[in-house]
Amino acid sequence: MVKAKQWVLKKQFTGTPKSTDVGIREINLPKLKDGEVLVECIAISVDPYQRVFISMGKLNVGDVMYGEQVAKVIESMNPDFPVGTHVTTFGGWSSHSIQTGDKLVKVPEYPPDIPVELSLGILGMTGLTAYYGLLVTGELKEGETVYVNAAAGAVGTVVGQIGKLKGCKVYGSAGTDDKVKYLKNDLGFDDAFNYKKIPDLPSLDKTLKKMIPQGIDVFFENVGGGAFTVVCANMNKDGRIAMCGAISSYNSSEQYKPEIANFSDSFTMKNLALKGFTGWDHMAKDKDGAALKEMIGWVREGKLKYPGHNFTGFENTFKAFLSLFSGDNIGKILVKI
Ligand SMILES: NC(=O)C1=CN([C@@H]2O[C@H](COP(=O)(O)OP(=O)(O)OC[C@H]3O[C@@H](n4cnc5c(N)ncnc54)[C@H](OP(=O)(O)O)[C@@H]3O)[C@@H](O)[C@H]2O)C=CC1
Ligand SMILES: CCCCCC(=O)/C=C/[C@@H]1[C@@H](C/C=C\CCCC(=O)O)[C@@H](O)C[C@H]1O
Repeated sequence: MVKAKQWVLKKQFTGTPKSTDVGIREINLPKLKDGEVLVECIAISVDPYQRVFISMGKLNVGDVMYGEQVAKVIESMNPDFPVGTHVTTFGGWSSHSIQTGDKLVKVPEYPPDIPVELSLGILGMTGLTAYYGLLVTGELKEGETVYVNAAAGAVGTVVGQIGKLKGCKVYGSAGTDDKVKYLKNDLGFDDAFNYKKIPDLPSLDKTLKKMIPQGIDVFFENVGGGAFTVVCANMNKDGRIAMCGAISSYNSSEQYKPEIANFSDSFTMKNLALKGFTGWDHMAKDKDGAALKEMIGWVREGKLKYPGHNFTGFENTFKAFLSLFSGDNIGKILVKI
C-alpha cells in the first residue's frame, strides 16, 4: 500500500494566506484499477492562479490544493503510460496520486541536458504563456517596444527574452534592485526600474516617460492596480495590452476599485487594444505544439535563460507559494520533492 502526503485547504483564505489555512495529511492510496497509473511527484509548481482559485470558491475545505506537477509513473495499469514515464498532471500539492490517462501529459523526449522540471516552467505553462501572450495576443512586431511588469518572475523573464529575440526594445519593472540588475545585466533588458522605489503614480509617469521616450507598443500586464492607467498613458497609437494577470489584487478582498481613469484619452484617442488570455487556451489551440518546439530550440541554443528558485521538500510547498506574493525570488518557483 502506498501512502500519499497531501496539502489540504483547512480554511478559505482571506488576505495573504496563513499557515493555519492549510495542512498536510497522509492517506493510503487504493489499489490501481484498469487504465490507472500511480505517479510519484518530482516537482510541484506553485502559481499565482492557485490563490485566485480559492477566491473563486473552486476549492472546498478538505480539498487537496490545486496545481500542476511533474511526476514519474511508478505503477501502471495503463499500457500508454508504462512505469518510468515522465508526465505532467494536475495532481495538486501531493506526493503521490492515482491518475487516469486523460489526466496525464507525457513530457516530451528532451535532450539529456534539459531537466524534466522545465516542463512546469519555461517549457510549460509559464514559458508558453509568455510566448503566446507576447506574440499572439500582443501581436509583437520587430522593432517595437515592450513593457512588462513582474518582469523578474516566471512569465516576465521569458517575455523580456523573447522580446529581445524578436528584435524589440524591452523594459521591465520589478520589486528589488537585485532583480533590476539581473534583468539588465543577465537577461538583456534595455532598462528596468524598481517599482517599490517609485513613491506615487505621477512619479511612475515621469519614470516611464524618461526611460521609454519612444512609447510602449505592447504592454504585458501581470500586476494590475493603479499603475495600469499610467502605463496606458505611455503607450503608442495602435498599442496592444496583453492582459496576463493582476497579482497585486489576488490577496485583496476589495473587488471593484475604480482604477481606470483617462480611459478615453488612452484607449479611444490612441486606438489601444486590451485583450485577456490564458496560456492554457492558447496551448489547447496550438495542436502541433509549434510554440513549444520553438521554445525547446531556443533553450537548446542557449538563447533563452531559465532562472528559477527551487524549494526542497514537500513540507516547504506552502512557503514556496507565499514567496510568489512576497516577491523574494527570481524566475520560476518550484518545489522539488
Ligand atoms: N494568463 C495566464 O495564462 C497566466 C497568467 N499568469 C499571471 O502572470 C503573473 C505572473 O505570474 P508568474 O510569472 O507565475 O509569477 P512570478 O514568478 O512573477 O511571481 C510573482 C511576482 O509578482 C510580484 N508581485 C507579487 N505581489 C505583487 C504586488 N502586490 N504588486 C506588484 N508585484 C507583485 C513579485 O515580484 P516583484 O519583486 O516584482 O514584486 C513576485 O515575484 C500573475 O499575474 C499570474 O496570475 C501566470 C501564468 C499564466
Ligand atoms: C483564475 C485567474 C487567474 C489569473 C491569471 C492566471 O494566472 C491564469 C492562469 C491560467 C490558469 C487558470 C486558468 C483558467 C481559470 C479558469 C477559471 C474557470 O472559470 O474555470 C491555468 O489554467 C493555467 C494558466 O493558463
